Amino acid sequence: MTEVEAAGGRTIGRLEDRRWIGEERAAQLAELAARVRELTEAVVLTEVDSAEIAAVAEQVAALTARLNAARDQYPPMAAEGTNGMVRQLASPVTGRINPIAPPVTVTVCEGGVVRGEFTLNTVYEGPPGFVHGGVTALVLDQMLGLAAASGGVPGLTATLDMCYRRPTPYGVPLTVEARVTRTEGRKTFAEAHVLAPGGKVTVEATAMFVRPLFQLPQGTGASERN
Ligand SMILES: CCCCCCCCCCCCCCCC(=O)SCCNC(=O)CCNC(=O)[C@H](O)C(C)(C)COP(=O)(O)OP(=O)(O)OC[C@H]1O[C@@H](n2cnc3c(N)ncnc32)[C@H](O)[C@@H]1OP(=O)(O)O
Repeated sequence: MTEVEAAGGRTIGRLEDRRWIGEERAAQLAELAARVRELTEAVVLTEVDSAEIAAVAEQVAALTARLNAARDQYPPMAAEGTNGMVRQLASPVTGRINPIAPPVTVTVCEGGVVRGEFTLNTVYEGPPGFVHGGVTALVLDQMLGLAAASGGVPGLTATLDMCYRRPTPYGVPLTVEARVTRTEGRKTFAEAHVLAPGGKVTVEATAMFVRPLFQLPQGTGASERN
């Protein structure tokens, strides 16, 4: 079986071959994801007795089976948002249909700054009382990548450097800001930070994105490939 056949007639790397869904279905799935986020936190925090836990586990398994009655192999996409970028609805950071995404709400601002607003709950705890550093790295990587895509050359993360200034609190509104600092051919450099309420920077990051050769139009000359 070819890769295309395995993907139900679609190739997975090409956006035009993904399944595209409309606003109404995306909103409905976003509502479902929001309920599952609540469920996830309830699982982490519950103090109900063991018989109740077993009963709920059975019900959740039954709900999963209902959703799996008709399923795709790959996540769907949606048409361009107001910032002109294709929306990966199931992004683990910004995807509102993905229950593991906080999700981060993104705005592309004047001056090339890409701003994200989000709140992390107890599910994302790392050191007791604070957010896991890998989670803030995940958010920063995505925001740096979006800045590269909107203000530089879209690409894959080649390097990501983190600097944790102070612990990031959960349960409060957080802001992340990212911007491109320079581009060199296929490479885009960007910087970003997370702000806690009151404007204190908790984490800073810099990254380099490289546009992979398979993303360049066929026939691109050697001098343009660097
Ligand atoms: C267009 C794609 C879709 C984008 C759509 C946008 C959608 C909207 C945004 C979504 C935002 C998502 C944000 C999350 C982004 C991820 O999570 S990406 C996933 C994590 N990253 C990866 O998996 C990348 C894995 N690595 C690779 O695939 C390849 O190493 C790379 C990065 C594509 C580079 O491969 P390559 O093109 O063969 O690179 P190569 O020709 O060797 O080097 C090119 C240049 O880069 C430099 N370089 C390469 N790697 C490194 C490195 N690690 N350290 C230092 N320098 C390096 C080389 O030295 C060279 O420099 P020059 O000699 O030209 O000065």
